[in-house]
Amino acid sequence: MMTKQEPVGTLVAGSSIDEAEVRKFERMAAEWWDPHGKFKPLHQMNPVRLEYCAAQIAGRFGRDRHSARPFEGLRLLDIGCGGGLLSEPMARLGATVVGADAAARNIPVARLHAEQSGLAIDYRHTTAEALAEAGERFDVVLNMEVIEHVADPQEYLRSVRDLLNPGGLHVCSTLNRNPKSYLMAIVGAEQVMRWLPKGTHDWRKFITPDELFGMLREAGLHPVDRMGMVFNPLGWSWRLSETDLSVNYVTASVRE
Ligand SMILES: C[S@@+](CC[C@H](N)C(=O)[O-])C[C@H]1O[C@@H](n2cnc3c(N)ncnc32)[C@H](O)[C@@H]1O
Ligand SMILES: [Mg+2]
Repeated sequence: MMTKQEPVGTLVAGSSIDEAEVRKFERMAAEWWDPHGKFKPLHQMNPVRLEYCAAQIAGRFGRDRHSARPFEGLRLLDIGCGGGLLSEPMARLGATVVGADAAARNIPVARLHAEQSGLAIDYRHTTAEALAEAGERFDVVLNMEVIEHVADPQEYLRSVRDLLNPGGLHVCSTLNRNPKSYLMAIVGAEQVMRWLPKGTHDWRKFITPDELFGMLREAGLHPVDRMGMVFNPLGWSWRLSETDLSVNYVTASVRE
């Protein structure tokens, strides 16, 4: 049954929101923390992307990744945070975390789970551009599996740049665009395996790593790293790969 929803498109003028995209996530909000639900692929991917983010943050800010709370004192924004699958581990590692999402229904789900986990995370129903306009600044901005869902990726990345302190780090993961990613992410994941609801992704909105590097530079960010995230169907596990960025990948860049 549908309950009354806040109009998501009226947050700010010229916003990054693609309303149809945000509605999709509104409908799935209750499932965020079900490891076997609609976000199963993100749960499975979480250890490797956490490893990547943590290593990049530790390297950038000279922290010891294996100390108890290595990111103490760093202000981190998880934009398009969903249910907070990455906001929570980042808070556990000591970062001061703001989680922002354009889908209103994600926020209470994320808040409740953080509360149950004993974590203080500032979750907000807002957008990158609204935060930038309000003058918010962060040491780290995470942008995980979001950019393929926004209205205008280039404009969106400009807002992300504005949100970073000079020297700040941006980590961005998304899907490559080629015949293999169509086969894996659309045919495989949505149609055959049904890991994701049909229509979760629009292949045309996928971005190649070179295109993303170009957009990052255009936005005033300096790309420093790219890495593939590869699914192994035999072990049902994910690994990082320096050479295989053919489907899922992640980038790191810095605001000079
Ligand atoms: C695939 S989910 C990823 C969630 C989370 N980053 C993760 O990886 O676990 C994409 C999220 O981006 C949000 N989103 C879509 N468009 C957005 C926008 N323009 N601004 C902020 N969030 C947005 C959706 O509501 C959804 O929660
Ligand atoms: Mg996605």
